[in-house]
Amino acid sequence: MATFSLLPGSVALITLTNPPVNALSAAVRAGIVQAVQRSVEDPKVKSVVICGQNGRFCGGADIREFAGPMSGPPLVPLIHAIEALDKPVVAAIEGLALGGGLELALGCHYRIAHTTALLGLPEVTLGLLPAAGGTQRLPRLAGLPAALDLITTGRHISGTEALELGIVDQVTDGSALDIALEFAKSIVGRPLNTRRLSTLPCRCPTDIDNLLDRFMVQVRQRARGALAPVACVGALRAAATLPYAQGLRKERELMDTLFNSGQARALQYAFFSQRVVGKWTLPSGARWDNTTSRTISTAAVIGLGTMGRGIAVALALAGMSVVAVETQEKQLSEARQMVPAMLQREAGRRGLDTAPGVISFCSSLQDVSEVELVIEAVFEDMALKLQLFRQLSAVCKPDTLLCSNTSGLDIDQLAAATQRPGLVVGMHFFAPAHIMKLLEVVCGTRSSPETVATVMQLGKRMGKVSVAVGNCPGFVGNRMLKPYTEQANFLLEEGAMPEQVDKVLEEFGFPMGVFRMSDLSGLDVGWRIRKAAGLTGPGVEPTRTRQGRRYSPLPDQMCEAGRLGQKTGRGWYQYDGPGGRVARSDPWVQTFLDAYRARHNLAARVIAAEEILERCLYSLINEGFKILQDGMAAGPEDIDAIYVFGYGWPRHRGGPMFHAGQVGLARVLEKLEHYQQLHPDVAPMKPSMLLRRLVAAGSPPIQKWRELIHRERVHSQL
Ligand SMILES: C[C@H](O)[C@H](C)C(=O)SCCNC(=O)CCNC(=O)[C@H](O)C(C)(C)COP(=O)([O-])OP(=O)([O-])OC[C@H]1O[C@@H](n2cnc3c(N)ncnc32)[C@H](O)[C@@H]1OP(=O)([O-])[O-]
Repeated sequence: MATFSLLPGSVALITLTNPPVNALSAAVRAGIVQAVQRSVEDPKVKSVVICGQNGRFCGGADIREFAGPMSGPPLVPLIHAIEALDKPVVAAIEGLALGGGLELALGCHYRIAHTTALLGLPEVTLGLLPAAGGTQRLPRLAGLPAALDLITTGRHISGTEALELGIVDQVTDGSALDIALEFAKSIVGRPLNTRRLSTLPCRCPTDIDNLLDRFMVQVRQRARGALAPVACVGALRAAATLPYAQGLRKERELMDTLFNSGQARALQYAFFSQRVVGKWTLPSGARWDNTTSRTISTAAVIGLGTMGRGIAVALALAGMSVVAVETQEKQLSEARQMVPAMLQREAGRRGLDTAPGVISFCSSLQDVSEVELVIEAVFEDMALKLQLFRQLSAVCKPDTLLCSNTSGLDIDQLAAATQRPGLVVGMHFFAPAHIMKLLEVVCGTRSSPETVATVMQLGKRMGKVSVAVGNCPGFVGNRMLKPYTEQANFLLEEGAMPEQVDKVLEEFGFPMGVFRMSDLSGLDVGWRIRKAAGLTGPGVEPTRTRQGRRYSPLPDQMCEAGRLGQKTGRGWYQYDGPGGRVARSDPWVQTFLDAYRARHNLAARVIAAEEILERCLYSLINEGFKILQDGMAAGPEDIDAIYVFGYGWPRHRGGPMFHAGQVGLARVLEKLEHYQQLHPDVAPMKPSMLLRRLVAAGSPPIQKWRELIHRERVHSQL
């Protein structure tokens, strides 16, 4: 809805009212059309101000409307009508003007914004492009280079930066609406022809083609198969080379290629998934909106290795007072050096002069007795962590929350080592912890709802996408990664090469294939876990089965050969020395694999890219269905948010579970059955019961799975 009010001084005020972000739903668009019409017809109206209710101008088109047939007045002619008015129209931008919201403001003759307002055209993050004239008006106002940057990245800028770019005419730290109302009165009768952006020439540097060609190369590299960024450059090329009307037609054409695309649906699903996971529920029925959380202001981090240092910085950036504890003198002094610089650097990157929180360093656990929350990030060893939890349980105040950054060890076992199992929970960060958005909140069977609520709230304050998951080996992310990496190793046994497998996964959209990722994180990480599990090590025969399941000793033998990845300069690839980053094929690996296959009488065969992709992804997806079946994740959105924000799953493919829905559950099931027949000793290929049930139920849309799974669980059919 949009309200019209005539204010003293002959200013018409049009207010968008559609909480929480005044999105341009059909009703809001209809309201604006009526209000503009009244402004035209009413002779008492001398100028117009458009603003948004609740201090938020407009969050753009209503994304929820994209799923169905579009209705109501279209946005493009609506904005043209505003631009064509012969009475000045001023946009009062408070809070945010994004997407269609900024396009609406670009149709106004003047824009006044609050210094901290968020402005931008983020349509590309939804698999779309600014289709209400944004690709044509923005370069005419801010110039082609700025428009290329803002539209192909979708990044948000502040009111202050928007002023620097010439997108807004004034900024204020006070009320943008009050300024706009006064300004609107002062400009009655001023000529408007130079304020109608669609009539102005595009502001371009001389060598347009060179700029656009160079930009297109960068965008294609960054896009990794995403369609929308490339289409955005196409629309901006039209803005730079065609008259406005033709450019607008081109914008429409390109939008039509994107609007119903699988990628657009995937990105809009990812947008809503990120919000659905915040609405957590526990098997006990406790929920995000019926459980109180504690506000935490003091915390401690135990263990200042790579993860601990990042976690301390992430907490301080959220305004916390942090006690950073490390018993190893060398590691403590290194942390004293590195952490303050990391904190300042990250604060600067977020536009902060100084970090809102503080970090103090010490080597004694006694110094954490007064904090409200402790996160341990010590070496991934159960005995060590159990001992630490016993100590913390004795040292800390009775209501202090004890959290573990373990990436897969049993939270219930840690809780049982304390006098406060209800206050124990997993907080699984991803490296680098102050950058990566994902936080897996691992709920033990005795973690209290208040503890979960408090940690989920803290995750939000840290700017994380926090996902509540159940306590099982590897939790969600790592549990699904296991069959994925196993399949990749099996494919090497059968004839593939690391480069070949990585190429397929990177063409799918992953920033790094499984073998390059393994070299980056270090092959010894998995080796240590496999040794601890008795799967390899002294006295364990390097055969290809373990506990009746197929097992590939390939990565163990790589480690035994000292090839731990980037850290040793040799892994599945070779690097320019230890710590090298650029991966190059290594003939040694070919020889090693040939010898391995000969030793195990394996005949190498040519493996198609399709088989590589299906075996790696479908084994991972199948494990996802088992996780939903076991109740370790509440819905597919949880799994997909984990993979998009923590494991590099390409956002324009929505996530593993969404991808399964797009491919077709029946096809995924058929393929799993096919590969299981070929590899009966590979248990992760055995289709999960839930997948079978969903296919039997006619493969309902993914938005229905969460409710279906819940219903089946209630009727204990799962
Ligand atoms: C023609 C034109 O060219 C094209 C085609 C377009 O215009 S395409 C659209 C372009 N616009 C966007 O890309 C902006 C998308 N939104 C955001 O980036 C953020 O929301 C935000 C604005 C920065 C606020 O963040 P927040 O952290 O304060 O709250 P929130 O939890 O995120 O959001 C609060 C609630 O509002 C819902 N919501 C937010 N923006 C929405 C939108 N544009 N449409 C529908 N719902 C929206 C959101 O799902 C959540 O719902 P629920 O979970 O409570 O039920």
